[in-house]
Amino acid sequence: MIIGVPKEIKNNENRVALTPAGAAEIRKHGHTLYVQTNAGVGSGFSDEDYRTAGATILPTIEEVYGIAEMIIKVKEPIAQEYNLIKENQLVFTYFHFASSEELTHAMIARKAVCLAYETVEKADRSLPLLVPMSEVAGRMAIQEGAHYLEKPLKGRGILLGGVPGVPPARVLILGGGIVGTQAAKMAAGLGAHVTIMDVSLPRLRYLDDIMPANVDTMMSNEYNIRDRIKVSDLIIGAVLIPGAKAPHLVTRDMLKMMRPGTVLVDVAVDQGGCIETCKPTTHENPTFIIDDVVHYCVANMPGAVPYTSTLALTNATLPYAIQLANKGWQKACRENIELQLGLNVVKGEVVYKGVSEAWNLPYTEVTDVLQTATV
Ligand SMILES: NC(=O)C1=CN([C@@H]2O[C@H](COP(=O)(O)OP(=O)(O)OC[C@H]3O[C@@H](n4cnc5c(N)ncnc54)[C@H](O)[C@@H]3O)[C@@H](O)[C@H]2O)C=CC1
Ligand SMILES: CC(=O)C(=O)O
Ligand SMILES: [Mg+2]
Repeated sequence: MIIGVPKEIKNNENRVALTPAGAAEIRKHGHTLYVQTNAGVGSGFSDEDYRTAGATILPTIEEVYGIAEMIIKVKEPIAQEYNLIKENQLVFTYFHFASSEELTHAMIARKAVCLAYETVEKADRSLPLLVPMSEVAGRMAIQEGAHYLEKPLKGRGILLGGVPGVPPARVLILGGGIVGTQAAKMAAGLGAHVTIMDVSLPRLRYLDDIMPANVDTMMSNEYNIRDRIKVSDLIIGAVLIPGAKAPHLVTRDMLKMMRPGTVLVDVAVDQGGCIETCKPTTHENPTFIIDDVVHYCVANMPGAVPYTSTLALTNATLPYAIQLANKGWQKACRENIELQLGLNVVKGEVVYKGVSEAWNLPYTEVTDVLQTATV
């Protein structure tokens, strides 16, 4: 198969979809690999590193999209990239369709095969291609939150861990999955008082068992959320309903109940956000303020720590990319249900329920497109 790796062009997105080690693996399986010049520089990999691994370097993004049967990238395509995507081209990346109607319609129109990292799912319901970036974003959420709690950045001016004789800050985490767990570990390690809310009792039981004494758990419901936001200094949005729009757990009216300088970090912004007033921001301009409450809503948080994120992401994606390259997408998706669940939009058809529901679009069973697929 002919595989292309473009350079990411989203704001401050420094990750790349394939390391030189991954490139060598792909070449070992007999595939042809084109990498756009400087695609890896943000993550510390030079064109020469990719050439040594057997890839051919192409000077422009147009050439990469033009030649490849499969594009492997990191972030969802942005407007500048829509028209580069060809009919029947397999695009393996994060899409987060439920948060962008425009992207959904663009990919339907391009008739591409869109296999989304974030909905590839294992039998135990875990999301193997989301986990590594959620680990990064969960840990980052606390360092960003601590930073924006500082007074010069319009925060409350409170130190997460407090000091002897002065109580620590209170951190509320909505969603105790991967992001929530990693955030709780970081916040607890710094000495903050942490509350994790989730709707899953088994998950709360597990967290209660493994977390240190300065972490408590609570059932997630509107009553409890309204109660806790009044006393929380830092609130982390970390809920997920896979492939679907995030529910708004913190509504506009609740901001008035918070203290001035409270910081909200809505990590779930890439699925539309679980805080109603969150709108996607960039690393260049990460925050905005409503009702004296600081909102941090960067949709590609791991892009700021590419030396960690690129390695963590490609550790997880490479085995799936190799299956797709070796077998072609139809055979690979027929034989591996995990990959099949990653199919979201295929040749103009929406084949993922959460996406069809988010935008009120007709839904086609994924098995229908797998049966009729000819390319
Ligand atoms: N902004 C960014 O750069 C990044 C964002 N993310 C996003 O972070 C979000 C969370 O991801 P993960 O932690 O991997 O998901 P996960 O599936 O591991 O955890 C989600 C948790 O939310 C819980 N939940 C569902 N409804 C809830 C409710 N009403 N109240 C409280 N909890 C509820 C679930 O029970 C589950 O434990 C996703 O939207 C993901 O895409 C992940 C990585 C980077
Ligand atoms: C998961 C995701 O959206 C990211 O890593 O940017
Ligand atoms: Mg994101």
